[in-house]
Amino acid sequence: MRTAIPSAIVSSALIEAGRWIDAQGWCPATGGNFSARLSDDQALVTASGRHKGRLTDEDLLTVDLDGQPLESKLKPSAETLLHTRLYQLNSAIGAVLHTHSVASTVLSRLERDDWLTLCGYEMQKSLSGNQSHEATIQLAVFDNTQDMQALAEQLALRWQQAPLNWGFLVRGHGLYAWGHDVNEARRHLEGLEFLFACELEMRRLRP
Ligand SMILES: CSCCC(=O)C(=O)COP(=O)(O)O
Ligand SMILES: [Zn+2]
Repeated sequence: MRTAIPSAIVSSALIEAGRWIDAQGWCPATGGNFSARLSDDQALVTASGRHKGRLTDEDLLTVDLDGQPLESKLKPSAETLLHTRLYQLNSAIGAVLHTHSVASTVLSRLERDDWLTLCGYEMQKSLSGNQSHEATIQLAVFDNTQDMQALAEQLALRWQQAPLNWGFLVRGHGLYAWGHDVNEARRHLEGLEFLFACELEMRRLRP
């Protein structure tokens, strides 16, 4: 059983993450959504349609792990079900950051396989559990759909084969990265974005 985290602490961590992500150019327009776990059965999530670089406390609401708002008139992110499914799938996940960078959008379209395979990059060590550039790591790639319930089911099915680590890509859409808390999710996001930029460059130079 997890000790509940005060909503104000979680909220300021997400607002600050949004400013940083926006400064990197990874959440243009109203793209992206963020969440953090508050307890075993609740999470704080961004409201739909807000600019994620200019969030305030009024842009965040509490949902249960079925994605239903609790005592709020705000509309949760259109992609809330992916966040809450991740919290259901792994009780150690404490924060989820979804971004729309150019690198994740383009690379996920170039990759035709269900997995993006990366090897040989020192930055792989920014991803928890990796000690060497020599490891081969794989990130799941899902086809994009507007049906979040269906995408959440696909995520759960893929997870059944083997639990996913660090994040996944949605083709032509962007990246979902997670961690034990907002800080670890930020590190995974930053490491993955660096790896995507390198991989794109490698594919450009050595098609
Ligand atoms: C212009 S972004 C399209 C929707 C999307 O993919 C996204 O990440 C933002 O949706 P939200 O409902 O969370 O604002
Ligand atoms: Zn999105």
